[in-house]
Amino acid sequence: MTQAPVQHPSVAFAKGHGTGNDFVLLADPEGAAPLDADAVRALADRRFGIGGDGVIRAVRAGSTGDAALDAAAPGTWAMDYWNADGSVSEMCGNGVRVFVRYLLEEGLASLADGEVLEIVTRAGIKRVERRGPLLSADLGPFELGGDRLVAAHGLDVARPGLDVSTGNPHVVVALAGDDELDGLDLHAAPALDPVAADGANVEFAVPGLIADGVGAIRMRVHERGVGETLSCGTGAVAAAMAVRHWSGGAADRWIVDVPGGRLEVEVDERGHAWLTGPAEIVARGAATVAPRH
Ligand SMILES: N[C@@H](CCC[C@H](N)C(=O)O)C(=O)O
Repeated sequence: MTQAPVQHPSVAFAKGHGTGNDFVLLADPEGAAPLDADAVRALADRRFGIGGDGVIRAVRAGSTGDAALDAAAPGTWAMDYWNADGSVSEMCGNGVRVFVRYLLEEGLASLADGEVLEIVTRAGIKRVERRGPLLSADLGPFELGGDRLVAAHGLDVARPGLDVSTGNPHVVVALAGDDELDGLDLHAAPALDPVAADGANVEFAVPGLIADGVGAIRMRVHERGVGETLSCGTGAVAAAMAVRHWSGGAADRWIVDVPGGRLEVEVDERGHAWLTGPAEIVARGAATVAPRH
């Protein structure tokens, strides 16, 4: 006797990325379909699911089920961001830009060139501005913290790293040149001493030239809750702000080259860090992914 295949409910999704940092996006305006860790891991699985560095639910403030995301005027779009391993993060810089692209392409929001849309995240309200084909996010003020040692495969000895908060935690390590950066093996998470209580995203940055008030950086990242990714927006901001600090404030504009492309970071007159770059939706479909046990 043949068994009928199990039918899983189907959910509309989109797949998007910002410089190769990729996300599964779902719309849940009424807050009727909260995510959980198992569902996120299943959707983000690159072989058994759709695949992504993270999963993002678009939900309206007031119906999110999360106090931080509900802390905005009712109806404000909220970004419910999850890492691929099923953990939540406070913030995602590429994610918030891809999120706005998704809202625009789904007809859930509109934004003329130069206009700003407010999005509530677990790290507060972020403003996203349309700049021609690019989307630019005001990630707000950043905080430089203390030092900790960072050990990683491919580095001869542990190196000093600087804590930077962009709403989510980062540790930035400066490397001497491209050979050191390219020689890193980031399959395993870098070891931090002291250990970061909530974990941290770790950026390895090679500072380049500073000319005409614009600095250049090459960067690779190991993301908390994901692994090595092709890009990390808050990580690019953290790396740029650490290198700016080490340079004595030599520039307020930084070009950050990551394996997935190029991002720009700029500090405005209020000390807010803006992250600018491409954000694209590349696929849409119906997900019937079920958690695997
Ligand atoms: N890729 C994101 C950051 C995503 C969250 C991060 N892994 C964390 O746990 O804090 C970005 O573009 O900022």
